[in-house]
Amino acid sequence: MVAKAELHCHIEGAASPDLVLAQARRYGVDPSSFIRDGAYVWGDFTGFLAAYDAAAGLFRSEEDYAALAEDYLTGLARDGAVYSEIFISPDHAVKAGLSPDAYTDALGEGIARARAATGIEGRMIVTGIRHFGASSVEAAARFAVRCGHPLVTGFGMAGEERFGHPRDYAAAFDLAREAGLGITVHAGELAGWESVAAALDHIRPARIGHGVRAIENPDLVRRLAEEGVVLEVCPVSNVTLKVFADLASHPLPQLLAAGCRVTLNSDDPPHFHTSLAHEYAVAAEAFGLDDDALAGLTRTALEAAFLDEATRAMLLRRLGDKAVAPEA
Ligand SMILES: Nc1ncnc2[nH]cnc12
Ligand SMILES: [Zn+2]
Repeated sequence: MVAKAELHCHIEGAASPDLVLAQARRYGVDPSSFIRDGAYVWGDFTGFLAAYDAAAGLFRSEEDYAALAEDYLTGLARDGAVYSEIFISPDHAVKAGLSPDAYTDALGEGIARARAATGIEGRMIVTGIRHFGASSVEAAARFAVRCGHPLVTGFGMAGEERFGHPRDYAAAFDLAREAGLGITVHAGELAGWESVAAALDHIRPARIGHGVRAIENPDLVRRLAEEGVVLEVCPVSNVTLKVFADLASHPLPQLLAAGCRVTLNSDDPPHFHTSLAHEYAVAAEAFGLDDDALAGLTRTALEAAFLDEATRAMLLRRLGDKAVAPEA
């Protein structure tokens, strides 16, 4: 089994419908507007965000969040992952009635439980929500800077990419970068190549969430490759959200061939009927990547991880030992 690593997964988006149904029963909420027959129900990206928000609103206690993180990372480890970064959203926590500190501590507790049980390493990236506006994203950045949680190592931004302009958020990212946090930002998913170029110019990220519509502009692909900006590619998410019509038209192979640094990620796995293991299987079947190539994507993820160098070195050694681990 190929050792895996994930840099792009929204922890509220990783909650399975069954778990959310159990939370709905616990809190006496009718989830039938966004979960039917055991599956999330939405039509387009806006509908997806509404379902995402509704599910997130059913995680209201520290134990709810600790169990969610523990469950997700334990499952990843079972699928051969040695490392996981999760996007966390203080805005969603506050909407659900938790303080950002209690929320982050609870997720950190879940990560620690999964690590104790499986050895998987986990870190958290605090994200602002783009369509909540620049001041909200700046508040999230200030929280990320002051929270001091040892597993919070990055700052990012998700949400509606067609809202505002990257220049509106530059101050928030400058705050986070100057405090030593790793910088990633969603771009080039719902908006075109210009969105990626503007993100590079104004936010100066080490990594881009998705970035795949850069393929529309060969000069931009060259720039990404030359600058070594890592793409957190989520193939099944992109096809499910109709960013590309099907896997055959997904540009991951072309981006790799152009020298871009690419990683594999599940984004919001149950919403897109995927998992990190499925993303690796898709990369093998649809993109023709062999085990060595897949191990190379894992290596890129570990090299791009928002991690201290000692932990990075340990994980790269572990990857080297089990790049193509014997079948478990
Ligand atoms: N794929 C995605 N794009 C933007 N924001 C998100 N939040 C959760 N998943 C997202
Ligand atoms: Zn995402």
